[in-house]
Amino acid sequence: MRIEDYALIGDMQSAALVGRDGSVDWLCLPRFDSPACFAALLGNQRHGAWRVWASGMETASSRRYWGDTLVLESTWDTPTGTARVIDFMPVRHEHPRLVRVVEGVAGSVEMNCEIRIRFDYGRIVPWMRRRDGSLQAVGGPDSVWIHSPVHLHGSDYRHKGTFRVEAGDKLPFVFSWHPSHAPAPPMIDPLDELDYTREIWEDWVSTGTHTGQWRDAVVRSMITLKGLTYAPTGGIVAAATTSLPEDLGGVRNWDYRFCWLRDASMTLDALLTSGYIEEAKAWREWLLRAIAGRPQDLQIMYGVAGERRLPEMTLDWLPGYENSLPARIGNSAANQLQLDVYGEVVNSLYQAGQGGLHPDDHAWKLTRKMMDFLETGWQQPDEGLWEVRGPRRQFTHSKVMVWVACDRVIRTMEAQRRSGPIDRWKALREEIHKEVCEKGYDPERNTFTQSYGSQELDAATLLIPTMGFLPPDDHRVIGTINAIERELTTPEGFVLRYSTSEHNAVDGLPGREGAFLACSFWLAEAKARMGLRKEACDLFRRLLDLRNDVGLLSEEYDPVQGRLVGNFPQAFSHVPLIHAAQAIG
Ligand SMILES: OC[C@H]1O[C@H](O[C@H]2O[C@H](CO)[C@@H](O)[C@H](O)[C@H]2O)[C@H](O)[C@@H](O)[C@@H]1O
Repeated sequence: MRIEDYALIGDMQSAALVGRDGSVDWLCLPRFDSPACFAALLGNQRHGAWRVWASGMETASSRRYWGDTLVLESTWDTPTGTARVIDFMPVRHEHPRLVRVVEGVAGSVEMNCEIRIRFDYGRIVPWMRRRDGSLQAVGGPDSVWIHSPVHLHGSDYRHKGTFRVEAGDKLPFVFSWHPSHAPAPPMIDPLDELDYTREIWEDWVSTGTHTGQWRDAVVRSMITLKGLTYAPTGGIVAAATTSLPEDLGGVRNWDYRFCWLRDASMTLDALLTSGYIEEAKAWREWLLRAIAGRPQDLQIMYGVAGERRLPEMTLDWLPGYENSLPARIGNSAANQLQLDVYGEVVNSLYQAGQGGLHPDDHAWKLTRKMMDFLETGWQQPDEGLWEVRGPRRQFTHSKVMVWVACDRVIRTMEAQRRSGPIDRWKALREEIHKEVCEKGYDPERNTFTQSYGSQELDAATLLIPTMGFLPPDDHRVIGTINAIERELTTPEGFVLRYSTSEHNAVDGLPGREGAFLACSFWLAEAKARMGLRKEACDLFRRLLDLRNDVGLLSEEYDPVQGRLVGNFPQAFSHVPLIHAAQAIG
């Protein structure tokens, strides 16, 4: 399946990807970052998958989410009748579950169910037992129960059944996970859970404040962001997957099932602007727990519960998505220095205060500690927001974001009547501004550059007006936008984050990558801020057209192959979609 052939279902602790062919090819339990029990996404059916489909059909005839929910309905129109499969993960009480209800709509349809559970990312073939009319899979720490309304026959390390549904039939399959040492999970009423799950999502959406012409796209993005939230802690993962390639067949394959301070801060901001204050509160509490300690120990990402060690390793038994190797878990970017993160966090704490969250003394203490670090550390070279694996540099965007930290701490002091060395921080803000405008700007080409003294461009500088570093009508901002459009944009008009040509090789990696969707939305937003509404709208519409049939985006788009690439669905694409929609109005 192509990446755009997948839809997301989830329970705000983990998520599954369901293909158009009716196959669940990705599911990690009990958490987003747990080992997958279905990993066909990074290999094939032998690495674990659960397919439900109509005989004689390759893919479902159509599919959609039920209204403003994360309940997925796939319709199978066949010569003998129509059947639907409704897939969802019930909002979790104790045990994670995946429910698939096969419904007869018209006539009579022959359906199939085939399940191969493979724990530990496709590596462990479990023991299968039949107990009390259900199937149990056990392997190492994991156990799964499958309550099936039809007989599933075991052969060749999989279980399969063929059955018929008539109009009006409803056949629910329930898949429940539990630790293998613990008692079996109690049975649930799957149809009651379906009603409940639907209500939970609809209620959540109804508390938001989305209106206007982009309402549906914005709401689907909001639901996706909520689906990427780890409810027990308030952490937010960058995407539901690992190792979906940025370059098909290449090595740019990373694990995104962690909480990046940058991505999560931006997510929080998007949720706040749509009225979701509870999520903002949970995120602020997550942040205060996760990064407690010395400011110099701050990491740029953590596990969803605040874990600090995320060792990167490769899963050598997996063939990778379309042979894109290696398949990685963990992410060694966790140990990088990315100065922009300080600006993102201080900004998000400031925005949370502006958005109605009560001032918090711990949040203020944290802000002060970050400023203490920045006062001495801001001049260091770093890996920047693109997490380059090449040498550290004086990235312009990193310095702009340090300016943002200074600016927002000063504003917080003024808004909350906090005490601190405001004159020193004002002087620092001034100094950084001057340095960036001197060293990060090329007057000959009238553009900000990727790093001090470099000729290269960087789409992150599109954020300069958004962050308030310079106004949108400043000639240097206009020049930068023009330069990016001229030199860093694909013929289809989508934006690359930087050049990956051989002479640049800033990221230290072989191969190229697609257009970066976040940067393309930033261009649309920057144009809207410059008053170029029509151009902003045109670009925004073209970007919306890249969403798949159920409104989801990955990290990048390969314009040559016309395919979504990179991890999926990706918060860092859906957040700027929301911001661009708001800026365009
Ligand atoms: O492409 C190189 C880097 O890709 C990842 O980082 C990207 O994703 C992050 C999460 O969305 C985002 O915060 C960052 O800005 C992106 O560059 C990957 O995690 C890195 O390890 C990798 O070097």
